[in-house]
Amino acid sequence: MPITKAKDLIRLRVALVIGALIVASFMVADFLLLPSTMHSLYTYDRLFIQIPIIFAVVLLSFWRRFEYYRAYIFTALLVLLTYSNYWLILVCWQEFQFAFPYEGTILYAFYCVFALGIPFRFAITSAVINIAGFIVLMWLAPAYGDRMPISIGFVAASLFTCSYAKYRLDSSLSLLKKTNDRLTKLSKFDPLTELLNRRALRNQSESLLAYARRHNVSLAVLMLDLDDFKKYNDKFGHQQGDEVIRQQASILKNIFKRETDIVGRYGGEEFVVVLSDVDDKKLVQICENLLKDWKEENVPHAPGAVNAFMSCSIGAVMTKKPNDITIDGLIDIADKALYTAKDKGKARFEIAQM
Ligand SMILES: Nc1nc2c(ncn2[C@@H]2O[C@H](COP(=O)(O)OP(=O)(O)OP(=O)(O)O)[C@@H](O)[C@H]2O)c(=O)[nH]1
Repeated sequence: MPITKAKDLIRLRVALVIGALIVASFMVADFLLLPSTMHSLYTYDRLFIQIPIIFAVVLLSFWRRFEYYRAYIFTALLVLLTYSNYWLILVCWQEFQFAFPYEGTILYAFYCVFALGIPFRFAITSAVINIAGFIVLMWLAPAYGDRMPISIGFVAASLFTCSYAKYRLDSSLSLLKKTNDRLTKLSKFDPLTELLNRRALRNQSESLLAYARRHNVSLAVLMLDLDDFKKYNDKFGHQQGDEVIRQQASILKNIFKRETDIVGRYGGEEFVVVLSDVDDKKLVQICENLLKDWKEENVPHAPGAVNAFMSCSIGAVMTKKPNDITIDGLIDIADKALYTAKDKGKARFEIAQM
């Protein structure tokens, strides 16, 4: 289970226990208010209905599927707590002509909606159920006399206000999450190609290096650079050049599909790929495939370019001893190999020996 989820569950259990303690602490004040003949009825409601319901939810929070049913469970908790209070109001009125206070209804709603985090649509559903129940209760037990209409209005307005406040909170949180996701995406991905940007590429490569060291598997770095791209830009314009950069990204995305493959845009028309667990033969095959894919694209190049069609050059390196090298070291070697490939006439690959 992710740490944040585990922490969230612990916080929820603490909130539930605090809720049970609040219910228990209210008993002291309520005993002072209630005639002694009603103490046993009241104690029964609190100790044998409300507090056990709360602890049942604490136990349910250890259930494997709790996360999935969480909103339903908390909504049921809210309705059960409220209706057990209604039952107390009803019996207090019918048997003792005593008007037990209804304010608990509002406290339970605020506790479940905000402390336990019931989502808006569950909050509004429980508000409707609880308001309807309160109206029926007032019909069965008109305990508040002339104050009945204002009591119903107060309960209805409070529960709707609570739900509306939750709606506002949920909308703000969802907007915040969307903005956060967008910012994370912007900070990690290159907008033109949607590949990793240089910084994210570096961070993820460090993690892959750590993985390769732990599992003692090989690590390879490839550096790719489009050939005579300046000529292409000069002839066809910057926008068309962007299209070619996107095409290179799409070739890379098609070839490097393993979950562990790291592909990023290193700079202008330069790309870096970091792979784990590849051997010499596989590395050669990958480089050949990259060159072949560009050939198959048949993108006419600018006059004076080394090839009639767009191509790229590749510098690559592979180490079987990832303990002895850093990512920067590997990129440096791949970069030198790339320049050798360019010097030898471009549209080719060069694998550096380690
Ligand atoms: N369209 C476009 N061009 C870019 C982008 N980033 C860098 N460039 C261009 O890429 C070109 C790179 O040129 P050079 O570094 O001289 O390399 P080259 O012409 O490809 O020559 P070789 O690398 O030797 O094959 C420059 O003209 C840059 O302006 C980009 O995001 N979009």
